[in-house]
Amino acid sequence: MGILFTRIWRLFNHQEHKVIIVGLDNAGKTTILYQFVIVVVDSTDRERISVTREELYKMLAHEDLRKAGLLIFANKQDVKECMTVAEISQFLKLTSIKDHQWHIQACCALTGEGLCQGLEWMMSRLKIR
Ligand SMILES: Nc1nc2c(ncn2[C@@H]2O[C@H](COP(=O)(O)OP(=O)(O)OP(=O)(O)O)[C@@H](O)[C@H]2O)c(=O)[nH]1
Repeated sequence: MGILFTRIWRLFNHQEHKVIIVGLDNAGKTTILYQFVIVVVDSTDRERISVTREELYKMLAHEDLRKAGLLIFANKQDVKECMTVAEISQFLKLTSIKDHQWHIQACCALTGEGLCQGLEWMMSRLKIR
């Protein structure tokens, strides 16, 4: 894989922060990236949550992601009538995931609320390994 460019929007103080993974070929970018798989769920999209579930389990079965931690952002929590974290957890059958560490975090990407907590979970996971 060539240069990987991952953008994480943090809108604290209305600033955008970017995470960029760059390195020469064979440096280990993909291996580092595969330590985490971040899934973003649109909490307002009840109709397609089953598609997310299918894709999630296909992805977790992939050999390259065997050791990956799973961070799920339940985004758009600012929208009235959105699915709660509990509902999404149930739809995605998260408690059945035994072979990956996982965490679901409510967030609103527009304001940045919840993003920091999700990233803190990722960091704490690295520390205890
Ligand atoms: N209300 C609300 N809208 C959001 C939130 N996050 C993103 N949006 C809106 O949802 C739409 C899609 O957001 P994007 O960040 O472009 O989503 P994406 O996953 O990159 O979309 P693709 O490029 O189509 O894959 C935009 O209109 C955003 O403004 C949120 O937390 N709350």
